[in-house]
Amino acid sequence: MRPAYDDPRTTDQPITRARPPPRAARGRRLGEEPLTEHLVDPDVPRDLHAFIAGLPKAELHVHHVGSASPRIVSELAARHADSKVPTDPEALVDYFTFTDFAHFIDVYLSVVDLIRTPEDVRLLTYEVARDMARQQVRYAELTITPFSSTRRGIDEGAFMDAIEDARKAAEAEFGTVLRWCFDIPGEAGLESAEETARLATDDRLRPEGLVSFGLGGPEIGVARPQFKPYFDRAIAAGLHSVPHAGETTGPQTVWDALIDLRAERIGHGTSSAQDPKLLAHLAERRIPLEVCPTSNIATRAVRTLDEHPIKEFVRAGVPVTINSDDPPMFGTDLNNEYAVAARLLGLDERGLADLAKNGVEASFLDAPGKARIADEIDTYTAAWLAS
Ligand SMILES: O=C(O)c1cccc(C(=O)CC[C@H]2O[C@@H](n3cnc4c(=O)[nH]cnc43)[C@H](O)[C@@H]2O)c1
Ligand SMILES: [Zn+2]
Repeated sequence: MRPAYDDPRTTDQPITRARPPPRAARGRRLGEEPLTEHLVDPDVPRDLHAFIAGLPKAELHVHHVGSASPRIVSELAARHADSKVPTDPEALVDYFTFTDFAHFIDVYLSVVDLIRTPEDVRLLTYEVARDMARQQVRYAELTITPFSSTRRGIDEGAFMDAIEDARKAAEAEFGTVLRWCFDIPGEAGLESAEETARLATDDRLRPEGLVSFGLGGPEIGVARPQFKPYFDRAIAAGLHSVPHAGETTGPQTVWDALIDLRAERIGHGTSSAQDPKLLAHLAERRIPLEVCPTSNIATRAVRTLDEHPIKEFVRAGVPVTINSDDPPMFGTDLNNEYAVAARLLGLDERGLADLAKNGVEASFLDAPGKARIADEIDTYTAAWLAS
């Protein structure tokens, strides 16, 4: 599968706050919101793309290393010339074309291998926040896998300092609030679970921005229940539980995540659609799914976007949030995921605003923080519809 994109991003593009453009500007290129210009879905009216580009948003499911843009990847690949990762952004398009989920993880880990120093960590985190701010992302819970970095020799304290330094700089300079989810790379075994739980719960190390605890990587052969003791520790330390489940395996994995890992949100949860009782449970308990449509196609978890079960989730009353997962690797970004959702669900501006508010509501922000972004979404939408 070939994600069709080129990357027009540069570091010097300005970041502007959401303001509906004048009606005359709609339907043509919006110079200051260029991120989705290369991703315009012809089945979604250009007006709606422009609305999405300015809509304030929260992102709840997006990976740290998986958010490295071609510009960041090529900069890191040039710094570490022994890597097999291409330095040419054009060649990265081929490199980020996956045959299946296992291939995706192989490629993902080759990019992880490029993050070798605390300065690499800081650069990546800060630049990811810049890309988010350009898409009017006000708040993001970024999934970080500290085990992958510490086992590659980055000092744990220096790692925490690097992400925190970038978080504070990003909030001050871009206005985007970042929070962390530390995830266990499940396939790396219980050693990785122990290390992730330690890094997440040790008061001397635990970063201020940490809000949740996750579980990522392949699901096949990586049963969720074995991670229960580590989630119990994280939850006891005040962290929220947000494992991936039902991305590449069936609905039983989602049940396991709910029962054993006490999941408060489910990463993907795609196969929940195969189990009506599970859908009813998610709807009744108001457990949100972190839906990432393009990711599911890129990793071949779902065959085509038209077969994506997002509609069934909405029909069943399950809270749905829209996310980008590993955006440059999947040739997408959050704005494009909203456009995909608009097409699959037949949403207009009000529907998109509600979807954005779902993301805010399902976040681990405090009540005033949620109210602030929700108000901003309402104000933006009202101004757009009135103009
Ligand atoms: O770091 C290692 O040494 C290592 C050794 C063995 C296995 C692993 C992993 O499985 C790392 C998986 C890695 O993938 C991240 N990720 C990004 N996108 C997704 C996704 O859509 N579904 C599941 N995992 C994803 C995850 O956060 C882990 O960091 C590592
Ligand atoms: Zn993910």
